[in-house]
Amino acid sequence: MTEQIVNEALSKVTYPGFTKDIVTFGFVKDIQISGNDVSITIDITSSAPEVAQQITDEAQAELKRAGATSATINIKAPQMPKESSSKGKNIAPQVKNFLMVSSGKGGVGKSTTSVNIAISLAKQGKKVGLLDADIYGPNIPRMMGIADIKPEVNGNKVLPINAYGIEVMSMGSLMEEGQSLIWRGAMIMKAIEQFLRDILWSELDVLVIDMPPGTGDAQLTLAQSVPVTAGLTVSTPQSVSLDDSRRSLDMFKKLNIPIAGVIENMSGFIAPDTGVEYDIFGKGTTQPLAEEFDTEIIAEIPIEPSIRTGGDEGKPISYVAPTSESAKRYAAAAESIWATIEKINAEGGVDNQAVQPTTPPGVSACSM
Ligand SMILES: Nc1ncnc2c1ncn2[C@@H]1O[C@H](COP(=O)(O)OP(=O)(O)OP(=O)(O)O)[C@@H](O)[C@H]1O
Repeated sequence: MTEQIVNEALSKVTYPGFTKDIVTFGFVKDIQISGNDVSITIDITSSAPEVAQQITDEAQAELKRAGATSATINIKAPQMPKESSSKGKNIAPQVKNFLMVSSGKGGVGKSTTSVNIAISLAKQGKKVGLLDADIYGPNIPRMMGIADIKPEVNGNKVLPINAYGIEVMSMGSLMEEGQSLIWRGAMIMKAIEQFLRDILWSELDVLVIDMPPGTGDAQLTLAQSVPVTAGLTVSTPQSVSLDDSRRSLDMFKKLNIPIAGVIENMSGFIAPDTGVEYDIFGKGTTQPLAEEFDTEIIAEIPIEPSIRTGGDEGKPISYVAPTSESAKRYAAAAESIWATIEKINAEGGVDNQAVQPTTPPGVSACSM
């Protein structure tokens, strides 16, 4: 065996969910050869045990096929956080991490992103919940194919609905179809609190929260009720959207929420017949904004007809077409988000003490 033979063998092992192999990704860190016995260290970004197992099995098979008598594979993976290291007020303590998905304005694909990121995280081995806190236009039930399902009520608690391997709750599942509510500030705050306190979420690794568009009472209430581990901004490349996105990123900063990145949605168009990617609104225009807030674009999601039909029909692309280009980009973004969450926890977690209301009980903030 030589290093070249080993590298050639390992370049046949693709990283689960991707088309690239582990050598091209640069995950192979150390190769030890003694005669025909090989020992390899592979450094991966996912903490999901099935990812490590699949790589180990395939690497061993390829090395043996290339002539190795024995192949030892040492996988180095980030540790799943056992408990969140976050501090401060938490009215849903069984949830270890909270990911706030936000956008400056409506219609940019925030719900679509929340659904596909939640599914991707679940496929990577995390226990995931998806809370549709977009009380003005709750469309997660339709996107998750559960529009006709009513949740089970247990005393004054409600059980989340299971779909595509994740726990889901939405105002849309609690209201009659076509019903609308006019939300006052106090009602929004109460609704957000109840979503966290009165929904029987399991012990979740992460709760993905699809926020209403903009930066208002719902965002502040969420940040005050639970320590939000990270925030994700969804943006489109048009400049108007960018101004709105700046507000969304600035809100994270003001609420002391670490930023997990920006997803540039409707970034180019992939022609379904040729697979060629076209630039429409100016792909990559979000980059300077990301840099301004010391973060990065963790995915450029193209306009793809199957993303829209998947949403309309309740068949999310990340679940029904996992090998599509968009599903792979959502998966890579989910890995990046999880790496950020682990880093935040390793560095001591977040603390929402600083954003708690400062007015004494019974005194309105307006009178201060
Ligand atoms: N990349 C994409 N390609 C094709 N269609 C998309 C894409 N992203 C979103 N859409 C479609 O655009 C519409 C708006 O998306 P979505 O509901 O996710 O936006 P939103 O930001 O959550 O909106 P709102 O703030 O109104 O809730 C939906 O019909 C969705 O299927």
